[in-house]
Amino acid sequence: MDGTRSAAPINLENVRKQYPDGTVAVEGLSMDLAAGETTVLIGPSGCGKSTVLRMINRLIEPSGGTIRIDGTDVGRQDAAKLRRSIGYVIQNVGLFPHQTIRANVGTVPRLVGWPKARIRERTDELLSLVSLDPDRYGDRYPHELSGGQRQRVGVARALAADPVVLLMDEPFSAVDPIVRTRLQDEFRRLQETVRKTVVLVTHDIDEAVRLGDRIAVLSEHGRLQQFAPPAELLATPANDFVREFVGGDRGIKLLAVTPIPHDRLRPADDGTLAPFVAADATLQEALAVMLREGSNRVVVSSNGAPSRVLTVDDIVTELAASRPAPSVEKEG
Ligand SMILES: Nc1ncnc2c1ncn2[C@@H]1O[C@H](COP(=O)(O)OP(=O)(O)OP(=O)(O)O)[C@@H](O)[C@H]1O
Repeated sequence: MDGTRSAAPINLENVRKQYPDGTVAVEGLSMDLAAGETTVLIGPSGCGKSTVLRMINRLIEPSGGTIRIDGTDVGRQDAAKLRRSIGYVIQNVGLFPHQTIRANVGTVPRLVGWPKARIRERTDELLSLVSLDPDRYGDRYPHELSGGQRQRVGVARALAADPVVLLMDEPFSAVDPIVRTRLQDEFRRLQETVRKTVVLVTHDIDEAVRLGDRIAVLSEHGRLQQFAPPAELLATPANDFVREFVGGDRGIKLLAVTPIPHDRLRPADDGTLAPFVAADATLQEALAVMLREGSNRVVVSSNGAPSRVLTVDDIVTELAASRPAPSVEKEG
């Protein structure tokens, strides 16, 4: 990690954690996390998700195996320095209550000795990036913000010193469902801009599907059951454990991550009367429009090119066709 890259790959090799009381939380986990991608760790309570996350920034030391960031063994680095190069967001944020929002966001840049003007510039830039007006909120204290706003500050603080890795442990679970969805949408937009290597822990499959470039499903003792992009996980669960975990409505979830198959649609004739959907809509969004408008078809608008028609039958066909081979399959 030379500080010049904005994101770095993470490699876990046969990582193991046994706590002093004998509990084996993680038993030989190996996986490669691509730079600039969001990897979601999901699995039942107690399967070792948080333990994995906290071994990456060495809040917990592994009992065996190797964790590398950008090829460098984290165990060989100075722990404090390592932690400053890794953003960490937790549920309920843990903001310093007696410091202003700006001071909270500027914590790591201050620690690493940035000049005051640069810290101010960076904190204001980040507050804007997480949709908080710095002039309005910068001088407030954490208790003067809503839960969702505090969570945004937590994300801004984690990104402040431009870390190569961002670890997020149930970052959006302490807020109500509406705020949560909004924060998830904001996070997606933010990640498109900053493109960090994000490792996010959740127990919510819908959140995993919405946010993950790849999802790692873990079972007890941190056993990797499947590691795949959301569409693949939903279309072809590797085994019964994953199938049960993603739920009986995985077909509906799959709609949410499947784009409209433009090439396979019929052109609309001039007389086609149906509601419009945007070209970049998902099948779920298209279906929602059909249900709302009481129509069995929609016209897909397409920047200049001739419009096409998407029908309910097309959606059924598309779902039936999405059966890619699983990329990692392990016995349950
Ligand atoms: N400090 C500790 N000492 C002993 N056992 C621990 C310690 N921390 C966690 N454990 C145990 O290790 C296992 C994995 O815990 P961990 O918190 O990593 O799971 P998790 O998947 O993040 O769970 P949750 O979804 O409930 O937060 C659990 O059995 C837990 O009880």
